[in-house]
Amino acid sequence: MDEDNFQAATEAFLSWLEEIGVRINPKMVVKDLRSKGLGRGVVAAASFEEDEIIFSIPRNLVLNMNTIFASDNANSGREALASMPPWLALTAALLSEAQQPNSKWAPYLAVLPKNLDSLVFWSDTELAQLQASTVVGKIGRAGAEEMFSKYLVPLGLGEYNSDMYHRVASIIMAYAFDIPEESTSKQDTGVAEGEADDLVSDDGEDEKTILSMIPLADLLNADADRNNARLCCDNEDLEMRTIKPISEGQEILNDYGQLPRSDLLRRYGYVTEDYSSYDVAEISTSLVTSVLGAERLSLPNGSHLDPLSHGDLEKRINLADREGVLDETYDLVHSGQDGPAVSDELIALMYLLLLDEDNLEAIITAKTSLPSRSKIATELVGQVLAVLIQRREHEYATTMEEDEKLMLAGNLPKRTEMAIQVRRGEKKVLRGAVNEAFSFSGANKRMRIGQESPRNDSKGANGRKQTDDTCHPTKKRRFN
Ligand SMILES: C[S@@+](CC[C@H](N)C(=O)[O-])C[C@H]1O[C@@H](n2cnc3c(N)ncnc32)[C@H](O)[C@@H]1O
Repeated sequence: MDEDNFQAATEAFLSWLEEIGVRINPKMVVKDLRSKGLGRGVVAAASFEEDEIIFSIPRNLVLNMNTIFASDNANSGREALASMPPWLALTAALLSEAQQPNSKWAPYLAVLPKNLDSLVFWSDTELAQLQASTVVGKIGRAGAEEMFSKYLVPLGLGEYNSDMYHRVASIIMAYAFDIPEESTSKQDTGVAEGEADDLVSDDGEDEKTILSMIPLADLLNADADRNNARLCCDNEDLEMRTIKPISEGQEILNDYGQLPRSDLLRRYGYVTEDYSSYDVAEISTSLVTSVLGAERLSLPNGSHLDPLSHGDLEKRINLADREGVLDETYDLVHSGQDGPAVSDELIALMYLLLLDEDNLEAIITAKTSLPSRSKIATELVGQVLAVLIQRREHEYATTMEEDEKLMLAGNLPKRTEMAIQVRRGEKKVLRGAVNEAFSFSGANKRMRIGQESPRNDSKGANGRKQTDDTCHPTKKRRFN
C-alpha cells in the first residue's frame, strides 16, 4: 500500500471509530511505524498517568459471534457458524463481511494486513531454515486446510482460495482478543493469549470468554517487558487503560504474553531480541530413550554408560509415567528468577532411567518415593543429560557460532534473519542447559554404579564368550 493509501485508510478508520461511538483520548495517535517494521501502532502524543483511559469501545462495536448474530443478514448462517470451532466461525464472519459492499466493518477491514509473516505462509525452503526447531511441527497448515474444506467451503462465501482462508485465520490468531462475556466480565485479558480456538469457552471457573476482533485495541503492538497498557473488561464498555505512566512520544504497547520467539513467529509473524529471554528448546523422550537404549555412551568425565535393554527401558518409562513425570517432550529454558533450565520432571525421568535395580524396585513397590530435586540431580544424571542435550544441539544443521557469523554478516532476507534468530536462541538455551547439567553434584550412590545390565553383545572380538569379570552377573556394571 503506498503512503497516501495507507494514511487515507488510517484516517478513514479513525473517523469511522468516532462515528460509531468509540471514545478516543486526544493524547493518543495512530502512527505509521512501517519504517520500524511495526505497521501501524499507537503512540502517546502527550504523557499519560497510570490507569488513564486511552480509548473505550462499546461492546456492540466488537466483532464476535454475539454481535454478528445480532445482525439480520447473519441469521441464515447462524446454525452453521455455531457448529464450527470458534476461530473458524470468526474467520467465516470476517470473510462474509468482506464480501458485502456496504459492510459496517469496511473501514476496519481496510486496515487489517494484506500479508503476514506467520509461519503458515512460509515455503518449505524458508521453513527448512528453522532447522531442528520443533515449531515447524506446530504450524498445523494441513489441519487448518481440512477445517476450511469441511466448514468454510460449503458456506459458499465467495471465490476464496486456501491462502485467503489462511490470511484471515492468521489475522484472527494475531489480532483477536479472548474477552470475558459481558455477564461474567470481571477481569482484564491480554491479546489472544492461549490458543485462539475457543469462541465461547468455559475456563473451568465461572467465567466464559468470547473470541473477538476489537477495532483499535488490536492496533497496539506488543512487548513482553515494555508493555504499558491493558484491555480492561470490568465496565460496561471495553477500556484500554495505561498500566504505568507513559511519556510523550512513547509507543503504547500491549502484552501478547511471555512467548518464546518460535511461537511469536508462528503466531504473530515477527521476532525481536526483546523476547530472547523467553526462548524455549525442547528435548523429546524418544531422543532420550533411543540413545539410552541403543549405545554405550561415553560420558564427558571419561566414564561409560551401557545401554538399557528394551524391557528395562520400558519398565523405567512406565514407572516415570506412574510417577507423573513422563512427557513426550520436555521444555528447556533460560535459568533465572523463574527457575532452573532443566525441569524437575526431566531430571526425575533421567534419575529413573539411571537408578540401580534395588532402588528402582523400592520405588516400583512404593517402599520409597522419588527424592527431592537436589538428591536426584546427581552427577551421573547431569553427565548423561549433558550428552543428550548436546545430541539435541547437533540436530540443528549449523552451530550457534555459525549462526552468529551469519547474523553479523547481515544483508539477509527478512524471513532468513527471523529463522536464524529463532534457531540461534534455541541453541543458546541448549548450551545453558548443558552447563546447568554439568553443575549437578548429587551423590551417585543410588545410581547404577558398579552394576551393568545384561547385554546381548557379550561376545569378544573373536566371537567367543568373554570370561573376564565384565560379564560376570555379580559384577555387571551400567556405569563405570
Ligand atoms: C495486533 S497487531 C498490531 C497492529 C499492527 N502493527 C498493524 O499494523 O496492524 C499484531 C501484529 O503487529 C506486529 N507487531 C506487534 N508487535 C510487534 C513488535 N514488537 N515488533 C514487530 N512487529 C510487531 C506483528 O506483525 C503482529 O502480527
